[in-house]
Amino acid sequence: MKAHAAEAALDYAESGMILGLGSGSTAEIFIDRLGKALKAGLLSDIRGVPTSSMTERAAQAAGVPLIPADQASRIDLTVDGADEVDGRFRLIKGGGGCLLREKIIAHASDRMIVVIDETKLVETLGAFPLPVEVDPFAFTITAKKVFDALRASGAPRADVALRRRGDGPAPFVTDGGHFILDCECGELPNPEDTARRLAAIPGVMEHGLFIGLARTVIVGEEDGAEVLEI
Ligand SMILES: O=C[C@H](O)[C@H](O)[C@H](O)COP(=O)(O)O
Repeated sequence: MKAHAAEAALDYAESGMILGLGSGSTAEIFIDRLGKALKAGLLSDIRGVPTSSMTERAAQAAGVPLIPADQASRIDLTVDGADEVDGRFRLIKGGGGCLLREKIIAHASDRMIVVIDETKLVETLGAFPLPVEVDPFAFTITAKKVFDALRASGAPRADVALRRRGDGPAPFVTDGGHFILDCECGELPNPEDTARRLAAIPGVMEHGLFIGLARTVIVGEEDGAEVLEI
């Protein structure tokens, strides 16, 4: 299903484009197919801006030329995955811990296409634990503020847990040197309000609610892909 979505997204890539390359397994399938299209001569003069070190490695392996993010003056199109998508194309992202860089690139792009399998479509966001990227400095204070913000925005619960690296005790550290708080919230009654409250906390580098960024969602199904637009 993920491959069907990723392959359908290739139709939106055009020669000469600067592409934001999202992170995660679905985005990596897109990168693989993009590399194949470049090798086959179906596309040319594409340059990718990776949103994580994992994506950078995937793009190098696929033969997709890259430019460092700080040298990209514009981004035509970003293709990225998501952990949850609701009917208004509000997203939860960050399951892989790449949300800050993903949001910087999505926000800078003329267009964002989200590629998901059909299990990611939800009526209400919140079953997937909301990732919040925080500065390690005084992160327990930030975690308490995150708890308060989630409860104040009406989340039925707020179990805030520091993400660990694998099964060990060491914290997971993002490419930017930050920690991730995974927040089990239950269904979020007002994601915009949640996003505003989280963004107002000084130690929060970014949160995994992506609102107003995606205009196209490609949903991979068993036998193809459906393109949804708003
Ligand atoms: O931090 C990770 C990203 O937001 C991913 O795009 C998201 O977790 C979806 O990943 P996948 O395509 O592997 O389900």
